[in-house]
Amino acid sequence: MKVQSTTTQQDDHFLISDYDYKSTNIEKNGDKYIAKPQITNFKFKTDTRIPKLGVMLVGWGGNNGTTLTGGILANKFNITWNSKRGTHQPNFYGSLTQSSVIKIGTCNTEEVFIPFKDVLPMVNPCDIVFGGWDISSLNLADAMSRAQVVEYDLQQKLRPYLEKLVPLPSIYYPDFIAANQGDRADNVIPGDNKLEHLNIIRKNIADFKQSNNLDKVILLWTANTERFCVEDPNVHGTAERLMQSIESSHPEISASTIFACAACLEGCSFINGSPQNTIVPGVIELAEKAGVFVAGDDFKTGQTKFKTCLVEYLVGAGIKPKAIISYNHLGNNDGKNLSQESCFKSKERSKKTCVDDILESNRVLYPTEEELNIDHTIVIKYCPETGDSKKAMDEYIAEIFLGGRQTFAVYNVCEDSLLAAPLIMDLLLLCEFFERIQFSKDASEYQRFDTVLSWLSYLMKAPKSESGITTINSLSRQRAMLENLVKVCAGLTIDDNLRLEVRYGASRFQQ
Ligand SMILES: NC(=O)c1ccc[n+]([C@@H]2O[C@H](COP(=O)([O-])OP(=O)(O)OC[C@H]3O[C@@H](n4cnc5c(N)ncnc54)[C@H](O)[C@@H]3O)[C@@H](O)[C@H]2O)c1
Ligand SMILES: O=P([O-])([O-])O[C@@H]1[C@@H](O)[C@H](O)[C@@H](O)[C@H](O)[C@@H]1O
Repeated sequence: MKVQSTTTQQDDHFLISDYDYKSTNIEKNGDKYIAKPQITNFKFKTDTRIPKLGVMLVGWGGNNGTTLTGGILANKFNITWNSKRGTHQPNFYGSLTQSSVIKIGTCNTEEVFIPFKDVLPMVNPCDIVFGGWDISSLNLADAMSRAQVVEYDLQQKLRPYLEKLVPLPSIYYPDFIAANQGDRADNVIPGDNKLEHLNIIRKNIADFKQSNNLDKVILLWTANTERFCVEDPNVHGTAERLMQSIESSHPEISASTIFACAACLEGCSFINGSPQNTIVPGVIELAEKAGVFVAGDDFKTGQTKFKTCLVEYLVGAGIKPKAIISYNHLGNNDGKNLSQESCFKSKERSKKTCVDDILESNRVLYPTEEELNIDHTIVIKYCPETGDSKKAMDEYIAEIFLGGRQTFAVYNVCEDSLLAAPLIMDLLLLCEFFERIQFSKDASEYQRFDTVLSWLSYLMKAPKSESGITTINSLSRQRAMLENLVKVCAGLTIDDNLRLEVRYGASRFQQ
């Protein structure tokens, strides 16, 4: 069931909500903080028209790309399948937008929850038109078979739909990914002229949009993890320098950055699902000029999502994590690519930085910078036999009362692509949703959100933030930020969990 707030106004196809944002300005006065609560008025304007959305995945033929495409088709055509556990119905478990709920208020003393996707108009994932690129020429049915993620019976039932889907040839810069990926690179745009590559990708996007009669397209990188490019302000620092570097085929321009530039130049938002530094300052400037969003980095799926939860619980309870040893082994192509040190280093960074803000927030536990430097180790091993079923083993050692120790040993089997696919869907649906929102602060002109879409940080290991805004990795804060913005745009109140309406509301005493 949908919801309509009595405080919103409908202006043609725009839903307008008015929100008095409460914050507290803190001033330091000697050994005291002076707290000054303040109210700022915001208006949010949401375009309620649902566009025909196209999505172009870079790395479409990979484990994530095939699993996402197949999973959505299974839901779209209500395809059931059999396994040794019986008959299965398609669903969108693991998707925040499709399978989680938001509390919208209280009916008498009963709390009322509705699906996240029903609070405001959102694209139905089954209506998304998919396309994309891969350096491997396999059609999506054969690529799904290669991925060994989806149950065989479902693979067979999806084959008639997937075998028609063939990734476009892509740009391939071997220097940026593992050498072991070369044996699948049979679908490559020739030459080494990076400007030509950019223009080919741009044409691909334009042709895809026109031939499918799309209102908008979003590009998402789910190709291999690249090594970090050696970032240089003279090469990557501005839109102009970045374009000049592409024109000169500069060696430190990665394939992912070419795709990001092509997206911006074609008026498409770009999402980076891998940990490398694709979104350089020049890309952000191009996105700003194009009025599109960029978001990244590195989908936050299993081991890291759990880590941010557990560390937040410990620090919130006044317990001091002293060591985190994160080990995992996996046998998919992602793991194969990560077995090369230069690519692993990209992943190590995103898996390691995800607790920094949580630790830094508690100066009772960590009074000095030295104590913040806890023993945090990341190990990833490629073991082909384990396939896409990543085995994550973590040890968390924390200091408790009177010098005691609390140790968590966590064994977490993450079906990597089955966790990532619904999350990729959420990134796409939410990015499209944010493209339809404008806000006005204190009666100023309506404007879009900042180009770097940090609102999506809940879904990213190393969330990129707008310049000057600190990164939040706490999972509960990231989810609250997303949920509360959706509620505010819908004219719903943000839940401070005091539950005063239930404790002391008239309805409690009427029963
Ligand atoms: N749980 C997860 O699956 C998860 C979580 C976080 C991040 N990631 C990241 O998502 C990405 C994809 O993961 P995956 O398991 O699908 O990997 P995968 O190796 O199965 O898929 C990557 C695909 O990208 C293709 N590719 C490589 N370079 C390309 C290029 N230049 N252009 C087009 N295609 C290219 C490969 O041929 C392959 O088909 C990886 O970078 C991974 O680190 C995955
Ligand atoms: O589950 P998670 O920590 O979010 O992230 C995963 C890593 O644990 C795994 O090693 C890597 O291969 C995947 O690409 C993904 O990044």
